Amino acid sequence: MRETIAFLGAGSMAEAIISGMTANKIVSTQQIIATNRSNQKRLLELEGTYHIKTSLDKKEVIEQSDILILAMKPKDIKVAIAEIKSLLTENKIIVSLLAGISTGFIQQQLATKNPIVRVMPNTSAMIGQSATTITSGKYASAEHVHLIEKLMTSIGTTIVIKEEDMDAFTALAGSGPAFYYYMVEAMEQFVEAKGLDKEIAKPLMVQTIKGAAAMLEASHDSPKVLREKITSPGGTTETGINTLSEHRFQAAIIACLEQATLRSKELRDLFEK
Ligand SMILES: NC(=O)C1=CN([C@@H]2O[C@H](COP(=O)(O)OP(=O)(O)OC[C@H]3O[C@@H](n4cnc5c(N)ncnc54)[C@H](OP(=O)(O)O)[C@@H]3O)[C@@H](O)[C@H]2O)C=CC1
Ligand SMILES: O=C(O)[C@@H]1CCC=N1
Repeated sequence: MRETIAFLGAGSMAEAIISGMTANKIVSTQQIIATNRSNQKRLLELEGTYHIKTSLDKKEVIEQSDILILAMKPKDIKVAIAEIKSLLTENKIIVSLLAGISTGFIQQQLATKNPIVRVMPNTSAMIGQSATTITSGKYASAEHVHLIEKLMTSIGTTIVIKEEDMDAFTALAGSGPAFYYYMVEAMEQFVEAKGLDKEIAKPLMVQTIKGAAAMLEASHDSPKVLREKITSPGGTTETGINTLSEHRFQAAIIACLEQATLRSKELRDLFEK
C-alpha cells in the first residue's frame, strides 16, 4: 500500500496493529507515524522497536498521513477531535478503533465530510491473528472500506458488519481474547495447586486451545457435537462438564457477553455527550 498511516494514540492497541502491519510488510515502517497525548518515552520505545516515525506535533503527524487511526480511549475522543479538526483536509480517511463510539458522533464532532471507518480489532493483531470487524460511516465509500479492509487484513481476518452489531462483536471479538485468557488463568491456578511442572503444562494448555480452535474451523460438526465426541458416558469429561453446569458456566459466559455489549453502548452514552 502507498498510503501513510498515522496513529493518534500509542497504547496497547496501536502497538498491536503496528506490530502486525510491520511484520506483514503491507506498509513500510517509514509509512507509519504515531503520536500520543504527552508520553514521549513511549513514542521513543515504539520508534526503537518498530522503526516507525513518531512525533508529539499533531500538525506534523496529520499533514503526513493519508489514513488517520484514532487509538485513544473513548473518554478522550472529544478532546482529541477538538485538537485535530482544524488540521484535517477532507481527503484523509479517519479510522476509529474506539469501543462504543459511533461513526455518527465522530462525524458530527469533526463537522467535516471526511470518510470514517470504524474497526474493532483485538490484541492478537500483534501476531497477525486479530478477528476484526469493520463498519462504515456516512461519507465512507465502498472504496474507502475496501482500502481499510485491505489494511486490516494485514493484522488478521476481517469482516464487514452493520454498525448496530458493533457492540456485540466488540464483546465477542474485541474483548474476546481476555475472556479466553481468564479461563487459562484458572487453569494455571489448577496447575499451581497440583504442583505440576509449568514448563510442561503451558505448551499443553496452549496446544489444547489451538487444536480446539482448529477443529472449530475445520470440522463440519457443531461445538456441541465436538464436545459430545469427547464426552464418554461416565467418563472424566462428563464429570467435568456436569461440574461446569452446576456452576452455571454457560450462563456466566452469556452474562459476561451481555454485560460487555451493554458496556459498549454505555461508553457511547457516557462519552458522546
Ligand atoms: N486494548 C484492546 O484490546 C482494544 C482496544 N480497543 C480500543 O482502542 C483504543 C485504545 O485502547 P488501548 O490501546 O488499550 O488504550 P491505551 O490506554 O493503552 O492507549 C491510549 C493512548 O491514547 C493516547 N491519547 C489520549 N488522549 C489523546 C489525544 N488527545 N491525542 C492523541 N493521543 C491521545 C494516550 O497517550 P498518553 O499515553 O500520552 O496519555 C495513549 O497513547 C480504545 O478506544 C479501545 O476501546 C479496541 C479493540 C481492542
Ligand atoms: O476493554 C475495552 O473497552 C477495549 C475494547 C475491546 C477490548 N478492549
